[in-house]
Amino acid sequence: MSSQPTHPTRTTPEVLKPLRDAITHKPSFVSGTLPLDPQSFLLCHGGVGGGSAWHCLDLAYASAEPVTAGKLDSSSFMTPIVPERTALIDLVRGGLLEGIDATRPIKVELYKLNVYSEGSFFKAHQDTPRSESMFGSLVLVFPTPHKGGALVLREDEQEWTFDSAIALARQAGDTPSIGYIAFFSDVEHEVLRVESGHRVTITFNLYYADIETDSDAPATPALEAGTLLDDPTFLPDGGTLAFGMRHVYPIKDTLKHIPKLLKGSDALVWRISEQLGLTPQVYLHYQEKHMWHGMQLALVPMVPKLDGDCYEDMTLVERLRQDFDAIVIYSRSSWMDIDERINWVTKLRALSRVKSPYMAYGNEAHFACAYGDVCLIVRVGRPGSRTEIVKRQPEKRQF
Ligand SMILES: O=C(O)CCC(=O)C(=O)O
Ligand SMILES: [Fe+2]
Repeated sequence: MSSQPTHPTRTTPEVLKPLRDAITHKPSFVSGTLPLDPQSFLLCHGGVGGGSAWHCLDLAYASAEPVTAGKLDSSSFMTPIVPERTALIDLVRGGLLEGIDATRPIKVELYKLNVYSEGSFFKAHQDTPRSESMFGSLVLVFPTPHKGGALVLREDEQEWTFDSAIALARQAGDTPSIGYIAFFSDVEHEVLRVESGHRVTITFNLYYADIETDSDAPATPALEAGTLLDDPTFLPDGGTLAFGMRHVYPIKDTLKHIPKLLKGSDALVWRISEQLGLTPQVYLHYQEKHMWHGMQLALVPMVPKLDGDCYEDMTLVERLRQDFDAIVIYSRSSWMDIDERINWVTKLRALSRVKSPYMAYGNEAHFACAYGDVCLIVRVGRPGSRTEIVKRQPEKRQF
């Protein structure tokens, strides 16, 4: 089985474009510079983890000698900056969170201090969420003079660079400014080598302080999705929309926890669907490239427990359909009917994968592994009754 999902299922790209555009218009980060009260730049380090005495530095001014290069956790340094009491919190909300997420309460937790001297860098990584409700990180860069040390972000073949040294140098004036960048936890990021000077950053973890998805406040893209559903030429016979996830979610024994953890545009898809009276559902997408039966694709509404079970003369997809309510969405085998046709709105990605080892029989028995990729499915009825799901007969294959 290949690890890269592909979708030889029916797609209607032009028709779905407004919907796709409406849900993926925000980048996964927000950055800039912000003038702060000059007292905000006082940074004290020491305490339990950094020696007993506290030393304070004023990082607003070029003359300040920075702390020794390295990293300190939040018990070993102090900062007067409380993002919730500055414009930073609104910048994070406005720039990163979409729709109703932008009004959810956010908890900001001081996490660590990083000091980079000449030659220091931070290799590419993703921040490990400290809990299920953590959705991102906020990094503040002090205006200590330095060159290099740009933060590079990568997501889904796209790359962005935030060179805070350049941005802050431009701001240098009477009121000292801080550089800020906030991004979702699953965005890969890297700090390039610092060429000269010292780059000092503090990192905060960002959490949703509620974990409820229920709310009836409107989300703007809902209007666009609503307009599309009003259009009688859009899916005139009803149909099924599929959305690949944009963010990573923890994998457990069931899929029940996923709706309440949805982030960014994934959360938006869920909410818009609910606002329009549709019923979004979490599914796992399975792809099997069978030696004799060719490619088969299926959607499974649960985490299948395949462990230890052996089966003969049955493909994985057949087994999933028999025991785990799988819906076959593509098959090249003449004997296997297709249960449902899928229209992919956003690309399926192998970000959140359920792995199930199982015993397969070919010429001889061997262990194989089934990979289920999390996606969202929204079924849409015919124009005029979009919330009434059209029951379909399985399609017989004609060869
Ligand atoms: O210092 C920075 O700019 C980023 C730090 C970072 O990525 C981290 O601490 O995880
Ligand atoms: Fe990081």
